[in-house]
Amino acid sequence: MNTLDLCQYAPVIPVIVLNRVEHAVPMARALAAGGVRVLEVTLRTPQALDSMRQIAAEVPDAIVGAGTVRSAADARAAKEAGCQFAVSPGFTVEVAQACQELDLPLLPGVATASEVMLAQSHGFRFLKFFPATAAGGIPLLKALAGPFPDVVFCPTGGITLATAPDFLALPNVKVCGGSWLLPQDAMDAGDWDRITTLAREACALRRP
Ligand SMILES: O=C(O)C(=O)C[C@H](O)[C@H](O)COP(=O)(O)O
Repeated sequence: MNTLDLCQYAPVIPVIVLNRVEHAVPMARALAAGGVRVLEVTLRTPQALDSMRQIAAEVPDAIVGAGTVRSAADARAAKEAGCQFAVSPGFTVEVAQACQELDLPLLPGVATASEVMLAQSHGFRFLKFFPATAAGGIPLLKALAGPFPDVVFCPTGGITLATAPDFLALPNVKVCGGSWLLPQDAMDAGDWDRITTLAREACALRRP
C-alpha cells in the first residue's frame, strides 16, 4: 500500500487518543458505519497498541495505522500490532528507515520548507503538515505549493469541521487529519451514534 491510497476513502483521517481498550472496536465500527475507514490511533496512551491489535483483528472494514510514531521502536511495535501504516508528527531518518525496513507505509510530518526537502530526499512526497494551524496554516500551504509542486499534504493540528473545507480546497491538500471526530465526552459516554454522525458529516466534506 502507498500512503496516498489512504486518501481515497474519506476527506478526513481521525486522530484518535484511546484511553480504554474496550472502546477500540465499537469506536472503529462507529466510524466505519459513517464512512470513515482509515483510523490513526496515536501511541500516546498505554492502551494504544492493544487497541490497534483488536481493531485489526475484529473490524475488517477499518484500515488502522499508528500515530505519534517517534522512533524505530514505535514503528516496530506498530507493525507488530497489525498496523497498516504509520504517521509521525515530524521527520527523522531513524523513523523513515525503520518504516522502509518494516515495509510499513509512513506519512511523515513537516512544518517547514527545509523539512519538506529532507523528506523529499528520502523519497516521500505525501506529507503530514503539523501543527497545521500553528505552523502557518493555509498561507504556508499555499506558499509551499510554489517550490514543491509535486508534494501533497495532510494538514493536522487545530483543524475542525468548520475549517476543514478551506484546507481541502487547496490543490496540494489531499485529506485533513483531526481529533474533532472523536470528542472526549462522546468517547467517555460510549456515544457511538454521535461518532457515526460526525463521521458522516466529515465524509460529506468535499472540495468546492
Ligand atoms: O500525535 C500525532 O501524531 C500528531 O502529530 C499530532 C496530531 O495529528 C494532532 O495533535 C491532532 O491535532 P488536533 O486535531 O488539533 O487534536
